[in-house]
Amino acid sequence: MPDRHDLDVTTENLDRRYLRMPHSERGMVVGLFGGSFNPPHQGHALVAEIAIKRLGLDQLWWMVTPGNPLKSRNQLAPLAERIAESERVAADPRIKVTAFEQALGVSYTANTLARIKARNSHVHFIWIMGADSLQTFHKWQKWQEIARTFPIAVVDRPGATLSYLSSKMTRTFDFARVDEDDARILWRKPAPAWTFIHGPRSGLSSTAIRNGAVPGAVK
Ligand SMILES: Nc1ncnc2c1ncn2[C@@H]1O[C@H](COP(=O)(O)OP(=O)(O)OP(=O)(O)O)[C@@H](O)[C@H]1O
Ligand SMILES: O=C(O)c1ccc[n+]([C@@H]2O[C@H](COP(=O)([O-])O)[C@@H](O)[C@H]2O)c1
Repeated sequence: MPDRHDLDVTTENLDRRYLRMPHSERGMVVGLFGGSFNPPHQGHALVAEIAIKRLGLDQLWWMVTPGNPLKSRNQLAPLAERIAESERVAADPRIKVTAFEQALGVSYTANTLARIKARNSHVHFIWIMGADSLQTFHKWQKWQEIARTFPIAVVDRPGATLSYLSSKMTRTFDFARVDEDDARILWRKPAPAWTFIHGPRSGLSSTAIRNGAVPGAVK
C-alpha cells in the first residue's frame, strides 16, 4: 500500500534500474542505509564503509528517499540528481545505490522495511543510521515495530556521540544492546538488537554543504 508522502516527486532523468529493489542472494547480510542525501557527502561514505567492515556486510543498500516524512521538501534536490551524486560518492562495489521506495510509493521506513522483508525472506537485514537519527527515531512511524523487527546499527557522529544514553529508543530497548565488539554477529541476533559503533568520524553535513559552509564542496 503506498503512503502519501511521495506523490509529487519527479522521476524525470532517472534511470529505471534505480527504481527496482536491488538483487541479493539467500543468506547474505545486507545493510539498509536510508537518507535524503541532499547532497551526499564523504560523511555518508564513511558511515557506509564502517558499516560494511564492522557489521561484515555483503551489500549495503544506499536508499535515496523520495522525501523524509519529517523534513520539508523546499530545498530537496531532484531524485535523479541525488542518485547521480550518490553514485559518485559511494565507490565501493558492495554499495547499491537505489531509489526503489519511489517506485513502491513508500517513504515511511516501516513500510519500506515491510516490503523489503516480504520480498527477501532469506536475507539478513540490518538498519543503519547515524547517531543524530537515533535522537529522533521515536518520532518515526511505527518505530518500536521497526526496532522489534530489524537489528539496528548506529554509527557515531560528531555532536551526537552520547545519543545512546539519552534517546527514547535506547532507553526503551536498553536490554537489547549488543556490544560493538560483537557487531559482526549483530545479524544473527533476534530483534530487538542494536549496537552503537564508534570509529573514525566526519563532521560533514548536507546542511553545511547546502549553506556553502564547506570549502570545495559543490553546491
Ligand atoms: N557525518 C556523518 N556522520 C555520521 N552519520 C551521518 C553523517 N552525515 C549523515 N549521517 C547519517 O546518514 C543518514 C542520512 O543522512 P542525511 O542524508 O540526512 O545527511 P545529513 O548530513 O544529516 O543531512 P542534513 O544536514 O540535510 O540533515 C542519516 O542516518 C544520518 O544520521
Ligand atoms: O518512517 C519515518 O517516519 C521516518 C522519519 C524520518 C526519517 N526516516 C528515514 O530515515 C532515513 C534518514 O533520513 P534523513 O532525511 O535524515 O537522511 C531515510 O531513509 C528516511 O526515509 C523515516
